Amino acid sequence: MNSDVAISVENISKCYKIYNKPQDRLKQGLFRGRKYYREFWALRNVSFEVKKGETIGIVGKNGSGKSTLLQIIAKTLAPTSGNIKVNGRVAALLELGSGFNPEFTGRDNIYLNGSILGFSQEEMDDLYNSIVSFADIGDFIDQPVKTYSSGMTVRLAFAVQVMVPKEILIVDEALAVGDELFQRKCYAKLEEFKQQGGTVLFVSHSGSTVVQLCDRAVFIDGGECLLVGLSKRVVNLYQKFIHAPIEKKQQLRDEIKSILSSTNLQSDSFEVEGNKISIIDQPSSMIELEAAYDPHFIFQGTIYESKGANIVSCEILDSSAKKVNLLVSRETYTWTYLVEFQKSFNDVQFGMLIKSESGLELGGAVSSWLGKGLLIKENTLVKVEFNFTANLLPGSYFLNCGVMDDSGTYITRAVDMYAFKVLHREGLLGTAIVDFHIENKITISDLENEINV
Ligand SMILES: Nc1ncnc2c1ncn2[C@@H]1O[C@H](COP(=O)(O)OP(=O)(O)OP(=O)(O)O)[C@@H](O)[C@H]1O
Repeated sequence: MNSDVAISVENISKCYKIYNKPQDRLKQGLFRGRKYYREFWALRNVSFEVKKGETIGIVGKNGSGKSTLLQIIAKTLAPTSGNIKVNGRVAALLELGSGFNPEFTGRDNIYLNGSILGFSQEEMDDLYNSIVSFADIGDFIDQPVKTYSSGMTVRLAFAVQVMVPKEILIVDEALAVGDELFQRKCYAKLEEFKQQGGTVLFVSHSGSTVVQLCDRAVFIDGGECLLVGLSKRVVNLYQKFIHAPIEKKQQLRDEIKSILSSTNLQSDSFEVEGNKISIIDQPSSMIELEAAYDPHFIFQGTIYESKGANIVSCEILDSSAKKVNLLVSRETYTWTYLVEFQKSFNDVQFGMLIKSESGLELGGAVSSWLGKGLLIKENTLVKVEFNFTANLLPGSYFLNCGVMDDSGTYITRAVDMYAFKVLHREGLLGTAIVDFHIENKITISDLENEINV
């Protein structure tokens, strides 16, 4: 292995044997000629290299094989086939605390973990205070681990792994538990390790965290490595893939995969500097997504009790009045709903609100302010329309509607009634949720000339 390579993953595959009944496992041990299990391939022929000092992110949806891959690299799980070469000491933030003996105190477990990692008693004596101070669990350090909360166990296990000397750190973000301050401390430690030249392998569902922390990223889907490249570009394609309508997913997957198969997998092809960046440029054939309606992407919202009016239907229409729930960023749409009034009301206001997946209220509007509303008579049907521009970055969003009376209370209200996705749009460079149409201009100057890029 090249001396500047920290990890080399060559054609790794992992097959799990799935037994339908526990007896089948026993039978398999006794009768080797027959097969009592079915095979499940969690990884298939995954290959990539990580250079020393690089931070690599692994992205992929739930069950795509990320943790399996990390466990194989950390050597806590054996691959079915393929080769892993690791150049340097590894500390892994995986299944934190699983190596602890619950009957032993925190102090004893620090030494126990240290010896598993190959450190002597004297080396652990030197590290002990920094581990205890990072874990910050107070007097519990002298109590048996079985008396710890799960958060305290993870903090102690995390502290051991981040404080021992190592060249490679493997982090599964799903395990980044603890309060915000502890998480901040963990990220700061990760940054410090990177700056000191450490190599990091990092799994996350969060595209923005991967872009922020990682030089390059590996996109895994269904146990296959679809793409390796600069983190921003890989994350863009990953997000485009997960938010693509079902009927276009396979085509997009094939296109993304063809980028990888059309490039040489040797590590030299993935230099961050130089013209080799172009290996993950999208081919010009990459499909352009259009607004559409996905009948599978429907969310059962909540309709609140009616006080004399009912919301009877709602939908998003595109500019040609076609019903859609897959929207293209920056295009204009109409959110429309019908309200049947059984009673008469003075000063009625109609409202809309867009929320993020986590429930964050992103923006909305009312048809008028209190005191300037409409008089609506009983037995009327009202069509409400709000035009809006999808100034949102790719992701899933929810629409709400509400009708208020002259006291500002809801006559009827429908929460999360309509789910929609915003699809990726070529050239979009925004991050986070809201697309502020931010433009950039980078000016590179030397002492004599000014060149605009
Ligand atoms: N011990 C096991 N036996 C059988 N199948 C397993 C086992 N461990 C994992 N799998 C399966 O292998 C696949 C990959 O699992 P893995 O945990 O690596 O995915 P992941 O990408 O890390 O998912 P997540 O993001 O949800 O953590 C999944 O379909 C999972 O059900």
